[in-house]
Amino acid sequence: MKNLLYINGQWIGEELEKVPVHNPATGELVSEVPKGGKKEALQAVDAAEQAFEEWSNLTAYDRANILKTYYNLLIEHEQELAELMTKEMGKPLTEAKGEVHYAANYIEWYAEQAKRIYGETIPTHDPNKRLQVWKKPVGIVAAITPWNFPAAMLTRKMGPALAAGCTVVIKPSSETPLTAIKLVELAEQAGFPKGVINIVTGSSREIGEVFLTDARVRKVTFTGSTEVGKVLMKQGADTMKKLSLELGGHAPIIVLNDADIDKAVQGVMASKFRNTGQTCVCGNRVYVQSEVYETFVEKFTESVKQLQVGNGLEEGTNIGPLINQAAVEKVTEHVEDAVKNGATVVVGGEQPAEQGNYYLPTVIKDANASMLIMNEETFGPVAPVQKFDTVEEAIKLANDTPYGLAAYVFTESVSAGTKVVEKLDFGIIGWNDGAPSAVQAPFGGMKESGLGREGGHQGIDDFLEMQYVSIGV
Ligand SMILES: NC(=O)C1=CN([C@@H]2O[C@H](COP(=O)(O)OP(=O)(O)OC[C@H]3O[C@@H](n4cnc5c(N)ncnc54)[C@H](O)[C@@H]3O)[C@@H](O)[C@H]2O)C=CC1
Ligand SMILES: O=C(O)[C@H](O)CS(=O)(=O)O
Repeated sequence: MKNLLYINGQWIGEELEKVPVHNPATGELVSEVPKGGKKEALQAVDAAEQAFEEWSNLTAYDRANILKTYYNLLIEHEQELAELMTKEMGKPLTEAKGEVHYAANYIEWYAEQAKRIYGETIPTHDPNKRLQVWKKPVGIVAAITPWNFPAAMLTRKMGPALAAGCTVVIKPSSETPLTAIKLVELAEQAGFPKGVINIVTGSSREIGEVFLTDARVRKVTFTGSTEVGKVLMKQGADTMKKLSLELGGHAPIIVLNDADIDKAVQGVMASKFRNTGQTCVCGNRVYVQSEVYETFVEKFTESVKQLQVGNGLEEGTNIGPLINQAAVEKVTEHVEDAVKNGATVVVGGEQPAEQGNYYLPTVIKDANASMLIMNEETFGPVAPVQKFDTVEEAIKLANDTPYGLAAYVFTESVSAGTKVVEKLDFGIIGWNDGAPSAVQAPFGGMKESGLGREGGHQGIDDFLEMQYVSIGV
């Protein structure tokens, strides 16, 4: 591991102050990375600018071939990448390996999409004119990524950007820079020309300031909290940055009377406890219709009791540590507030004895809309369950949030499911499915959960400019 900045094909930054990376399971120092700032961010943009002409002039097939080589390298380095991820952010190794494949699949999928960036001809109104739509890469792209999926959130941006012919400057989360640096190291091995991909670790504010205000950067793609998304939106306004914002979520899960309860329990487990509840699409609040409420709570609790808490590197661990102590404090606050406002902890509800940022997988019943946990994103392994009577009541409860990323509904009735889905204001819906994310599908939110879509054929559009060409003949 070089653990340095990669700018214009050079590994630099040895002389800079260092930023430590700690293992959230043990508190141990994993490694250190350079604290880059404004100067290094400008160097990265300079490099991306110099590389743009050559990279964008390659044929789509040339770019696709390098992306496919990169895909193969990511797969070959599955174990090394997965262990890095688990050490710097805690997710169980099996999930980390799954993320490596998820991340690699974005590269593979967009390698093919590079060859399907089509223009259009438009029927003319004038015999002396021919009307066409041409597509071209948007230019230099800045990618700012979160800690919870340090590989997939980066390749979900690099894949379409590079396929479209853009060059990239990257700022990973300071919590998880090592996975991002390793991804860039493998990109260098894959043969991307110098300056096409650049990474700067360090001061979010200084690096962000350059990425958001330098007019040469034409697009910023960000995944992270809604709060920071709003900051970046304002910062990019003066240079009219194209923005893709994948922001926070507060996903409702609705279980109807006619649901297959075992399927619903399985789906809620998948949605709620993946990545120890630290995904933006995790179910954050569970609404269960009255006739099946007690049965659901009983079966769901039995499944939660099977979850193993521990260091993500240990065999059999399902629930790792939270990313930091602040995250533990937020989860604790949500549970204590729920109990104070009338809820009952059925299982969990506290930190385990062992050291580290752990919190026991928790089920809370008899939740209500007054509780923090039913209004704020918890980002932890706690599932509050609230009873409802009518479907209209459930839809109203589900939509009563500024967020609009993911929502879930469990019912065996096509009619009932259709009527619920079409009334839900969320960009991603899991219908009898607790893990809907897929590289070939558009991922993104409505309302304050973001702008744009990443993944799927839609996901490359935001890295392209459309040119209407009217040709006099
Ligand atoms: N919608 C989605 O796909 C996802 C949303 N999220 C949301 O992000 C949050 C958790 O991830 P975090 O990394 O803690 O989010 P965060 O918003 O604190 O940080 C995200 C990235 O932005 C950087 N950043 C922070 N302030 C910045 C600034 N002023 N200028 C430039 N960069 C800045 C951070 O260093 C990091 O690289 C949760 O709210 C979660 O819901 C996380 C992952 C996916
Ligand atoms: O960062 C996240 O939470 C991811 O977008 C969730 S997913 O793509 O792995 O479902």
